[in-house]
Amino acid sequence: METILKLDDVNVTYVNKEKEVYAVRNASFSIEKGDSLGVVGESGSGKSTLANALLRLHNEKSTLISGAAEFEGKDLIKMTSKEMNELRWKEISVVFQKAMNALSPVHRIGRQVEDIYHVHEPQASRKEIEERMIYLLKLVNLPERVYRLYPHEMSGGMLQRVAIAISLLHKPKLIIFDEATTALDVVTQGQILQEVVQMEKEMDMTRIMITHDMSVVAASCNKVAVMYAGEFMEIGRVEYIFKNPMHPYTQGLLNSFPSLKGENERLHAIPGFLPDLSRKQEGCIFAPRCPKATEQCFRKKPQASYMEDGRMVSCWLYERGGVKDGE
Ligand SMILES: Nc1ncnc2c1ncn2[C@@H]1O[C@H](COP(=O)(O)OP(=O)(O)OP(=O)(O)O)[C@@H](O)[C@H]1O
Ligand code: NI
Repeated sequence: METILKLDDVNVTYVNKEKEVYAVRNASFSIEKGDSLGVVGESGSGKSTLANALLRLHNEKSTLISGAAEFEGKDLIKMTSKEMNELRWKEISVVFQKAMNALSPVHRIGRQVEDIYHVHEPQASRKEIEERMIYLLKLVNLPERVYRLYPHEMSGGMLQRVAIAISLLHKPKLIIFDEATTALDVVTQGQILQEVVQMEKEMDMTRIMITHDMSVVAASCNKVAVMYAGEFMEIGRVEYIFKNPMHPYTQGLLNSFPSLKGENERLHAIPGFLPDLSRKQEGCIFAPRCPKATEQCFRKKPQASYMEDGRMVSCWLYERGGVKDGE
């Protein structure tokens, strides 16, 4: 196994006039080449913040980032914006939920693809670009003729597929989907996920899949990282975590997805709300909502514990049971 991305204590803080919002705290984990990592957690837990920080798409003036994010030996956080511009779309690309909004309504898809392609490969010929894009259109199950269409001639689902194809133009090593399939109907989403998984096999790619939908992770990821209020609660292989979630938050999340557990089971949403992220909390960030919290949980933050199946859990329940980091 070869590590492609290694995060070491990444923190992302939004700094506004009146307060600071600690949106991502102490993120430390690695992704191996060929992994597909689902990042899940309820709305506001910091998923997009982390993705944007890795690609340096945030507002530099009002966002503080610390720690290291090593991508193939280069630190994404410390590199200059020029270095980042060279990497972005070529080695790492991202697809957002409404990626199609970035397309121009007045030009044909092919023309826009040429422009995008030329940013990194100014010498490329039109024929070469067209061949590459048509290959990708087929991968996302679109007909060749899409290359000559205008955006308004296509459905939202078709456009989102186009956006996914465009993100693959330069054969990126790492692709980040931030709710990229969320707005699509269930059938289209399922189809795209299947195609993405197939595509990865053909293209030797690594993927980070940001979603609040556990069924998306089940359908398309080999690992899952569970985020709550800016922190990672549990990270590991999908088959182990879905079968035996250890962190009480993961247990709550999985319980709120009936499709994974059989339709007859009642939905259990986790009671309560995300904490105020502008306040620093002494103990475990999940303690106020945790059904298993003890007095200790409110006092002191648990450390990451590593289990035999390779997963990380950040919870006092497992502090002694697990194999500690470095032991
Ligand atoms: N520019 C900003 N300034 C201040 N706070 C922000 C800013 N952008 C996001 N936040 C806050 O940071 C936290 C994390 O937001 P983020 O968008 O990363 O969450 P998310 O997990 O992607 O949520 P969702 O599933 O809704 O997309 C939230 O509490 C949000 O209110
Ligand atoms: Ni988001």
